[in-house]
Amino acid sequence: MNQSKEQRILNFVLQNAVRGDPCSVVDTIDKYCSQKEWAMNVGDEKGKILDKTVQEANPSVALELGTYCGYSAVRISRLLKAGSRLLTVEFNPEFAAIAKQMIEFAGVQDKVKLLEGPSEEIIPQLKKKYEVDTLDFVFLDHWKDRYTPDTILLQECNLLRKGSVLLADNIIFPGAPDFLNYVRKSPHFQCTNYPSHLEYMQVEDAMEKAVFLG
Ligand SMILES: COCc1ccccc1-c1cc(O)c2[nH]cnc(=O)c2c1
Ligand SMILES: [Mg+2]
Repeated sequence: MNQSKEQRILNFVLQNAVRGDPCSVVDTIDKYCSQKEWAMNVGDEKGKILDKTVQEANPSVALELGTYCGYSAVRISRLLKAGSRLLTVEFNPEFAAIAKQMIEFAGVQDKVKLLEGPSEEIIPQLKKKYEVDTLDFVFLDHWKDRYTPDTILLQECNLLRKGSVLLADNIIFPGAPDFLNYVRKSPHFQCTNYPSHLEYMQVEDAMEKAVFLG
């Protein structure tokens, strides 16, 4: 049974990155995916926008929708202050299994909780089952057609507070036009666009920050 691309990425990290060093894990994934096989990690260019947004928000509780191999979970959690945590949601069991190993190798498992399942099922469980009050930061990087319904669901579940920061990947490619429409038209969000490029490519992409106004 030949290996998946995600297993090859993990193996490359296990053999080439420094155990317990999140930066080396992030850099090693970028090296593999820019030189050997493209993969849908947020990448370093958009990753720098993610870093700045996370540092500005300085979240105690962060949520990521779309873990994939764990690249952005490692990238985000390396910036979290002591006692802060990241909850990351992955629907695909194969991806979740890879991400779990990636997170453990990076040494950030005490800050990151990986939740396997559909976001629409997990979001309503965050308060009672995962002891979340409100979310300080949310990174949307899963199915583009879930961005809007999940943003609405977060509000319905009272998981956002005045100042909660949402950051969405892939605004241009593959694109999330209904999400852009929704947050930019809503009086409850203050939006900022960050032009960038698709990971590891010279294709236009962008990220959108949407701050909840209450
Ligand atoms: C499976 O398509 C991969 C792909 C192919 C071409 C262009 C973009 C993408 C892409 C890029 C991303 O950053 C993504 N982030 C999250 N969920 C995605 O499905 C996703 C897809
Ligand atoms: Mg993405």
